Amino acid sequence: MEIGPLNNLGKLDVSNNMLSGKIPSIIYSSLRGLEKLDLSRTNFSGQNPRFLQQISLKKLNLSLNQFEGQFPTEGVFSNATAISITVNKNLCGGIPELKLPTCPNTEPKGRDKSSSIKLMIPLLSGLLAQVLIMYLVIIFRLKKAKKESPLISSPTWGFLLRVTHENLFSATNGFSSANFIGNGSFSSIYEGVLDLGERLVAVKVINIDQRGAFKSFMSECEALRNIRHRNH
Ligand SMILES: Nc1ncnc2c1ncn2[C@@H]1O[C@H](COP(=O)(O)OP(=O)(O)OP(=O)(O)O)[C@@H](O)[C@H]1O
Repeated sequence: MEIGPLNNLGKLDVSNNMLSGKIPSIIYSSLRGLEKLDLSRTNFSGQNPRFLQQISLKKLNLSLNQFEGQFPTEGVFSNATAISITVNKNLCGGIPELKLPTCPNTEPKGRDKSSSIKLMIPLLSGLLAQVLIMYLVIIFRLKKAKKESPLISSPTWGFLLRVTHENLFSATNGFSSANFIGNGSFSSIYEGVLDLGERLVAVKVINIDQRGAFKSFMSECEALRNIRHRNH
């Protein structure tokens, strides 16, 4: 059967007919002006054709047919009062007002999503706990190191002596041979007196031109950080 374009046809009622198969696409191609479509009790089957979303339908009766699968949600399908779908086997999805069951093919997707979220929560909280523990350990170690630092908190070593070259020069009588104590690999040691005779010190003059002198000086500073010497 062939039907030409019937764009002005507003209402089509083919209910109570023994039609079968899928809804013919002719409705979309030739009946674009259709507002009311009654396909009830016609024995149509298959998936609901999505093209019915595209035409300006205001009423759609699909009751008592054999439709199945995912129900569309747009166009006339977005209005629960405009459609009738009673007694159709295995319809699912659609707008929530229709209270159709969730479609089985979309369910695993949702389940996957929610189960991956459920997996993420303990993972993230574990990570957060680890970061927190590491942070606390670092803070604890820093505090401990600060306490153990002899230069800062020791009661007998609670200061750093600030002296100028001039102070040392006069303390050692201009680095005189009379004050000379001895030589090391990279330095010469002089005895000196600071603070108007109150403090006896050993002054180490490093020969920075000598190769390795700076490295030796740095490792000596490092060692001095950890030991105490009555002359230092
Ligand atoms: N604080 C000090 N009080 C008294 N004498 C010191 C003091 N420091 C060094 N001396 C004397 O100066 C000498 C040279 O010391 P220095 O520290 O320059 O070299 P070293 O450590 O003995 O040798 P190297 O530089 O090869 O390691 C020492 O042998 C020591 O006799």
